[in-house]
Amino acid sequence: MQHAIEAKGLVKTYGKGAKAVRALSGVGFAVPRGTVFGLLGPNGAGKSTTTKIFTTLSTPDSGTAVVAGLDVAKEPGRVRHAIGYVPQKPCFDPTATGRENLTLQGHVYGMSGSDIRTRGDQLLERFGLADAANRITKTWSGGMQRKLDVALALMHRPQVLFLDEPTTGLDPEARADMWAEISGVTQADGVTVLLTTHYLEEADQLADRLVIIDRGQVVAEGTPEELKGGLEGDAVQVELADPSQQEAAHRAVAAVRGVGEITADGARLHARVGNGAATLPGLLAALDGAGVAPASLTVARPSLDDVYLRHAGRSFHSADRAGLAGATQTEVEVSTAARRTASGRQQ
Ligand SMILES: Nc1ncnc2c1ncn2[C@@H]1O[C@H](COP(=O)(O)OP(=O)(O)OP(=O)(O)O)[C@@H](O)[C@H]1O
Repeated sequence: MQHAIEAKGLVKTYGKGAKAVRALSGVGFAVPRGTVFGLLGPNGAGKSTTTKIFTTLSTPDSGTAVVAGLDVAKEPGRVRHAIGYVPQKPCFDPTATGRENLTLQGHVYGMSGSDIRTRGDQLLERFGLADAANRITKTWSGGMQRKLDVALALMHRPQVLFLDEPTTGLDPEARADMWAEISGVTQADGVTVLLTTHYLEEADQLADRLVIIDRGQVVAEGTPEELKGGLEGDAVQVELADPSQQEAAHRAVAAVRGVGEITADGARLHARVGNGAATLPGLLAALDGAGVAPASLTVARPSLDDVYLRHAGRSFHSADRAGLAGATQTEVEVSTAARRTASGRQQ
């Protein structure tokens, strides 16, 4: 099967000498046609650099990038006509109306006047922007502006759409709205979407397949279910009230029956356990016995965060996780009273 997007051994270094930054160290993956493919990773992982290479905005030091059957290095002009690109920063003219922006985009791609009108109306309608079409876009809401960015990228009917962190800065409602639009792009138009994101939940919800990228390398690849299914048991996270107690907490948790691999990350300990609910009392008792006071303790089904933790050896920065308390997580906040109960049981 011919893939819509293929990367092989992409290497990219910015700058030279002591100031050189290795952004990509041999990135490779393949994206089936008509799917949403997620490129997931924390800040600075190399997601935008990968996207810029595919969209002809940057060239790799080595490796190949193929989009819609076209080698990006050999046929950049044809690639630009085959793709749509929504960069991280808005790309519309804020002093023009929505319709004017779409019309300009159509002219840039050499579309006919009648096609521009038909396609523009179709996209305005589809993205729920028709009522605002003749208003200056700087007066639009953030969510409407982001939808216009996507509509602009789709104006010339590309085969492949690149979305670079499309929901950053949007409120939860606008983000959910955008997720529905992104799913619709593959379902209604058959367009292949490469989505870069540092929101774990976004990749989980939208991507048919994804790669997790860390420090310029692919560390895991599969469907969200495959990746999470590769982790057995539940994930336990202990947040310490006093980070200096990390070693004592590590020893106490490691001694509890049923606890698997443990990873320390600042004031947090992450552990894999066979059955979270059954292990919880023993964990609390062990921590209490070691004189460690947890600020919180959570038990959750495996998430992509745990997949990342397993492969990268560290967790996403807490800022990347803010606001991502998703449907997959069943958090068990442990109150002081519960800790006392556990302590009682131990005695
Ligand atoms: N023009 C540049 N000059 C120098 N270094 C750069 C440049 N662009 C990116 N980098 C560096 O390359 C690495 C990868 O950056 P990149 O923007 O691809 O990551 P990212 O995963 O998209 O991050 P973010 O989510 O923050 O956008 C980072 O260390 C970054 O600082």
